[in-house]
Amino acid sequence: MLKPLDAAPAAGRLPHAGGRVLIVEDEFLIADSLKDILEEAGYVVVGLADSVAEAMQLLEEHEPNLVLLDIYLKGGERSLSLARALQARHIPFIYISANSNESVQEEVATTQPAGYIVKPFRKKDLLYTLEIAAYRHAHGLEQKLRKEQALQIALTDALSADVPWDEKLLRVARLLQPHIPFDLVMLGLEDRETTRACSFFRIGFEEYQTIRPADFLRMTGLSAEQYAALRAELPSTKGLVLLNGPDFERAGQESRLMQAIAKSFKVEANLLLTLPTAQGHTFTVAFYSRQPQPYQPAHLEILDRLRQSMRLTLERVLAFDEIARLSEQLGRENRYLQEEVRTTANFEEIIGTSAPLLAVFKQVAQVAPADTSVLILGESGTGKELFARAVHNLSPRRHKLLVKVNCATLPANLIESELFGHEKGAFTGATERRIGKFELAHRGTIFLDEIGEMPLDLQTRLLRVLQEKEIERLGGTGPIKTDVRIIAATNRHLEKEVAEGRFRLDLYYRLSVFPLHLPPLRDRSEDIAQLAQFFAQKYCRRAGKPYHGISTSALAELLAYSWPGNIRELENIIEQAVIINDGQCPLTLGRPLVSSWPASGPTSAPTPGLYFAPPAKAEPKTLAEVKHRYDETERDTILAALTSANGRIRGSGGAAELLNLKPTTLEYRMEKLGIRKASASENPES
Ligand SMILES: Nc1ncnc2c1ncn2[C@@H]1O[C@H](COP(=O)(O)OP(=O)(O)OP(=O)(O)O)[C@@H](O)[C@H]1O
Repeated sequence: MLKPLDAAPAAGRLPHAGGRVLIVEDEFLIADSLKDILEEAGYVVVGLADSVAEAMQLLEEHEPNLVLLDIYLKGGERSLSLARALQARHIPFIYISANSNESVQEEVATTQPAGYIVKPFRKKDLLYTLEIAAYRHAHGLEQKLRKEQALQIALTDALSADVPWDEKLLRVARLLQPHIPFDLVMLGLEDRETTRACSFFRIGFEEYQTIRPADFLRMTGLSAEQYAALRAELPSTKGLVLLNGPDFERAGQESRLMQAIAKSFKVEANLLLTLPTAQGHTFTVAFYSRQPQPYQPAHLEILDRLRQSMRLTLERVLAFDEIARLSEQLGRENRYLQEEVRTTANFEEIIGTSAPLLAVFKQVAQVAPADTSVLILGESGTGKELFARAVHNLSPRRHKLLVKVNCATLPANLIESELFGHEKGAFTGATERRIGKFELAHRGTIFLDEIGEMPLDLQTRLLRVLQEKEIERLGGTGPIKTDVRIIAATNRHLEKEVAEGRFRLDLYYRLSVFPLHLPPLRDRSEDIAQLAQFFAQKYCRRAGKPYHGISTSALAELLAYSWPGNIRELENIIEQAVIINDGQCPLTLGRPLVSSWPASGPTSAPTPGLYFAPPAKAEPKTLAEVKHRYDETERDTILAALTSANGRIRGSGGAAELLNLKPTTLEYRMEKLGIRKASASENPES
C-alpha cells in the first residue's frame, strides 16, 4: 500500500508547527484513524506506508518532519532499518507498537526514538507524545549544535596549542571521545618527509596509554620495514570510512595491517577520517572499538561537520610551524655561515700538482656528482676537510650547506641532540625546540670529521640514519625524512678500529663506498715549494708585510724535512717565519726543522694511526704492537709538549699550539691515553 496524500491542510485549520507527518503502519484501520486524529489536530499527514521500502520512497518525496512508526510491518518486516535512516537524517520518529516486550524495547531504544506509544492508545496520549517529541527535537538540535560549536573551538585550541605534537594529538583524542566512542585511536599527520603520529589506548574513563610509533611496532610485532610495506598496501582512502563488524573483518582479510591492529588490540570496528591539507599533508584519525557495531552514520556526520574547521586549523598551524622552522633554520644557517667565514677563509684553494695529488683530484671529480658517501683517509693535516669541501662544492648539493661535525669534540651528553636535534621539553634544559646538524644539512652535505672517534652507540644511530634516511629528534613523535650526503674523515686506521671492536663493521662498509686516500706531504715533496709560497704570500698579505720570497736555505730545509704534521705543520712554520720577518728580505725559518724520520729520508710511512709518526724502532709485528707503538709515541710527544709548555694546554705557547692541535682535540687524546691534566713543573702524567 502506497498512499501519498494531498499535503494541503484542510481549510480553516493551521498546521501544527513543523507538523508534516508520515505514518508507517501496516494495519490500514489504525493508519486511517491516526491520520484522522492528526489532521484534526492540525498536522499535515504527508503519506501512509505499510513497508520500509514504501516509507523510504515517501520520505524522499515529501520530506516529513515527524514519522509515526510501527515496529512490526507486513510479513514480519521490522522497521529498525528505517529508524536508522531517520536517525541519520535527524527526523524525529515515534514508535507505535502493540509489543511492549522488554527485549524489543531495548533494541529499539538504540535507535533513539523521540517517543514510544503502546497500542491501543488514547487520542490524548498520542497528541501529547507528538507535542513532546516536536519540542524535544527542536531543543535537542539546538543543544547539539551548541555542543558541536564548543567542540570545534576546543579542537582548534588543542591543535594550535604551543605543546609537542603528541600532547596536541592526545588533547584531540580526549575531546572527541564523548562524541565518538573508541578503545584505540590512531592520529597522524604526515607528508612525504615527516610523520607525526601517536596512538592512544583507552585504559580508564579519562585515562589513556600513549602509544608512540616505536611502541606500536613492539605491540604489533612488526618491524619498521614491514609496517612501511603494509601501509603502502592499504588502499588510499579519502574522506570518511565506516567499518563495523563484518565490514571490518572483510577489510582485515584484505589488509594485513588492519589484521595486525585487530589482533593486537582486539578491536572489531573502525571509523576513519582522512583530511588532506593544502600543504600536502594528510591528517588521519582512525578510531577503533572493541564493540562490533559502535559506529553509526551520526558519527560520520559529526566528523563530516568538523572536518572543514579542523582542516583550516591544521593548515594554519602547519603554516606557522613552517615559518618557525624556516626562521630557525635561517638563523642557524646564518650563525653557521658566519662561523664558517671566520674559520674557513683559508680554504679557498687546494695547492699542489704532484702526481699523488692529481690522482686524488681525479677521484674527487669522479665521486662528487654522485650521491654516494665518501670516506676521506689521511694523516692529520693532509687537507681532509679541504677535500670534503671540494667534493661538496663540485656536487649538485653545492647550493646547500656543508655542515661540519667534529665527532671527537662533541660533548658526550649533548652528542645526540647536537646531531639529531630535540623537541622542547625533551630533557631538563631543553627549553626550546632545536634542529640538529642532520636537519641543518638537509639537501646538503654533512661532514663527519674524526669519525673514528665516534662512540659505538652513536655509530649505531648513525647507521640507522644512513639506512633509513630518517632521523628522530630527542623527544620527537616520529621520524623525519632527511636527504643528506655524508662525507666522513679520519686519520685513524679504520679497519684496525673495526678489528679491535671500536668501530662497527657495517658502518665502515656503508661509509667506505668511495674511499679517498690523501697522501702525506712527505710523499709529494714536489708540492712543498708551491705550498710554502702560497702560505707565505697569504700570511704576508694578512700581516701587511711585503713578500720577498723564501730564502734558498729555508727552502732547502723545508724540502729536506719529513713533515709529520703535514700541510698544517708547513702552514704554521711559514706563519711563524712571516711573523719574525722584517719585511725587508726573503723569509727565513724561526727554528731549525728536526726530522723525526729515519735518515733514509721521506718515504711512505707505515699506515698512519695517530697524529705523530713513530720513531725508528724495530718494526712492530702484530696489530696490538702497532697500536701500542703509536700510543707510546703519541704519549711521549704530548708529555714533552706539556712539559715544555709548563703544563698549559690552551693559549699562546700552550701544548695544543706546540702540537698544532685544537685544545679540545688534545684534551680528548690526553684522556684517551690516560694523561692527567697537571701543572707543568710536576710531571703532567699521573
Ligand atoms: N693542498 C692544500 N692546499 C692548500 N692548503 C692546504 C692543502 N692541504 C691542506 N691545506 C691546509 O692545511 C690545513 C690543514 O688541513 P685540514 O684541516 O683540511 O687537514 P685535516 O686532514 O682535516 O686535519 P685533521 O685530521 O687534523 O683534522 C688547513 O689550513 C688547510 O687549508
